[in-house]
Amino acid sequence: MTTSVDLSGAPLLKTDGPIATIQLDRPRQMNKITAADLAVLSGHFASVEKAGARVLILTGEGRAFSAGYDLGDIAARASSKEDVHASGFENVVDQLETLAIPTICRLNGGVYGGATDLALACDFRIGVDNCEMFMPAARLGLHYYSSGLMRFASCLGVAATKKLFLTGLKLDAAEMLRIGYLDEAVPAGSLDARVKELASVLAANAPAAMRGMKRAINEIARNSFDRSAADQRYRESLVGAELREGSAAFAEKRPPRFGADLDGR
Ligand SMILES: CC(C)(COP(=O)([O-])OP(=O)(O)OC[C@H]1O[C@@H](n2cnc3c(N)ncnc32)[C@H](O)[C@@H]1OP(=O)(O)O)[C@@H](O)C(=O)NCCC(=O)NCCSC(=O)C[C@@H](O)C[N+](C)(C)C
Repeated sequence: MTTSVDLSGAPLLKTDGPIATIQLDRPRQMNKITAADLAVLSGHFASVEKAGARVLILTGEGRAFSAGYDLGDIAARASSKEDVHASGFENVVDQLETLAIPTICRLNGGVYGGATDLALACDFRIGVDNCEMFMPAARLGLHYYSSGLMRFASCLGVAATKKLFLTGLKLDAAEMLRIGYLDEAVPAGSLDARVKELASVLAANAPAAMRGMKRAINEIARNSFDRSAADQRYRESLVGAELREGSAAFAEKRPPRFGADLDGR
């Protein structure tokens, strides 16, 4: 039996040299994320890594970044007592968090519910200065999943996480900056330039060094730090091709060329 899945409005993947961009594409429904979108997102994340992109930008089309997971699907599954866990949301967000390349969330507008988690799984968040966020779990009667709660508490601290999850209240861009959710809030007209500037910095840096340090930092945040593996990567980097290129570039007063993954760590 074949089942057809409606993929209209599914997330789009574009690449521009070393920079890949995934765009949520349901602007009329505030880029709500459906179960089918999750499968597409997961495939995009895997193909971005495979294709050797150096940076991933995640963004949305229209006036919101995303209104989170499809509330219609949550309601339908709750009525039929089907576990919404089966949608795979958690796995896709964890997949994004552990992607081997640096990731930037370009917050073109508001970010709500599970989308606040998706954005937080990126390494950086740059938003328009009129963006806003809320996490309505307590209003909906949803006990948020543990991996997500851990991500918020480790990135933003316990106090800000309690405020977000227990009140469900809306935060404006100034407060999002204050709690460390946003790295930067910029006027809409500067968003693309600023995101591109950061993406270019990351694309020019040493991929293996970034990959290893990102992994270590994520593990530290999750209390699963494999210190001996990180120490091993450190020792390898001291005699590695990336450090040779980086230090040669410094001596020769030129930008380093890390074009290929020199070390493959
Ligand atoms: C974003 C928003 C503030 C914008 O308000 P607006 O007044 O500017 O626009 P709107 O008219 O409300 O939205 C436009 C359309 O977008 C739809 N829409 C907006 N958010 C949606 C959503 N999350 N699911 C389904 N449809 C959603 C609206 O129903 C509407 O559809 P219609 O034109 O057919 O009436 C408002 O739409 C809103 O509150 N949306 C819901 C946000 C929300 O509660 N998100 C949390 C969803 S639950 C969640 O994400 C948790 C999830 O991760 C859990 N799990 C791990 C188990 C998977």
